[in-house]
Amino acid sequence: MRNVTLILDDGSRFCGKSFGYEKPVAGEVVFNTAMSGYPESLTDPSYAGQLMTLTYPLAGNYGVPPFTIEPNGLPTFMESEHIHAEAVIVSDYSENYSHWNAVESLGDWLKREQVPGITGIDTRELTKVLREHGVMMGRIEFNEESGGRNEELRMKNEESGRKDEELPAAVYEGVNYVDRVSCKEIIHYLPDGTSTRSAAHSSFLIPHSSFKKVVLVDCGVKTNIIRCLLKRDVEVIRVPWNYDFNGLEFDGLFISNGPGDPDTCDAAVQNIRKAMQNEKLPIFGICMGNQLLSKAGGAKIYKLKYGHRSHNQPVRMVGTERCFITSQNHGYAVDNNTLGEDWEPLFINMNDGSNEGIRHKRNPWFSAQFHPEAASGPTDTEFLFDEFVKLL
Ligand SMILES: NC(=O)CC[C@H](N)C(=O)O
Repeated sequence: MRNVTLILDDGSRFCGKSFGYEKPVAGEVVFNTAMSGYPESLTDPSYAGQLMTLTYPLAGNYGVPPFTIEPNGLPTFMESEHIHAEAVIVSDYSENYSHWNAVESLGDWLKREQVPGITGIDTRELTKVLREHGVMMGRIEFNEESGGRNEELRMKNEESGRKDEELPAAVYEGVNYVDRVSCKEIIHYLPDGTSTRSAAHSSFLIPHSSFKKVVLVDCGVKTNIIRCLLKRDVEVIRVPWNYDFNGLEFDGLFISNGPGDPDTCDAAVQNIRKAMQNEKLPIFGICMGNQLLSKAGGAKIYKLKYGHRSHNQPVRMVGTERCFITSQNHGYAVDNNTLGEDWEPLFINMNDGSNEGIRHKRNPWFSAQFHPEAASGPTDTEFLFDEFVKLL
């Protein structure tokens, strides 16, 4: 195993061993305290641009499921078509794996998808640094001496004339990652398990059917959101993040999760504002969707010190004593104090009091900062999809 060093922007260095693809990367270093779910988290498009530290010490022990694709084009077990995190950082990588549904090791998957993985890192120490300082940019460098370098990378670099260890630019804030991960065409999914695709610039016609139709603004949607809608017998019209869907005929609007800074997504906010001219149109947003709906309602977003990334974030439904354990992955939050007078917080995080969702006081518009679709788990708040579908 080749020696690698993780270097944070404050100069801290962590030495480990490579178990994935060998290429230098840079990104925002974040930590996720979930105890399982690396196949789902790594393929969650919201991790684009980030180096994902897993605080649970053991990783890889249950392998990776097969990358099978359903007839409608959605992966059966993953949250998107490929890994979106720039790299994964673990304490103790397990080469041996055992699970009824595993077909390969985490290391082999990372190599196939050309994503670095490093093990042997003191992830407790690293997390303490990030917790005290806040998330920071970091980079992974491959040490020269140990040989065994990835032949494919070397040849590719030689061909492109790129220096072997040249690092990608280390910027995260202000980059529109949503544009990188959103679909480029309109995809129409039917509850019967089929789908059709059309170019986003074509005049898109929705065939007549008896199902309710939901326009899904794809900011980097997780597959399980689409599954959660389809299994409730609605048609899903998935459109690129900046597509003006307002000319289409549909019964409800869904705004998805997505990577990066919500302040880079103004085109989506403008389209949501236009849709709000119809006060009866049901609107539901998740994560980035909560942030964009809040912005459309006039609220402001701020960056959290180290974000919420875990499976056990407690939230309280405002005005009740109902609390839920939720799955989360976000680095920005809606400023409750900037919600317009027509809006109110719907959920509050019980650890830090930050906003976890909003609702409009009269119109059928609401959103959650956490993940009610939660792949992987917990599924306690999936009922929010039922609430949305009832409104259609
Ligand atoms: N999962 C998401 O949609 C994340 C939203 C946004 N990129 C954030 O980090 O806050």
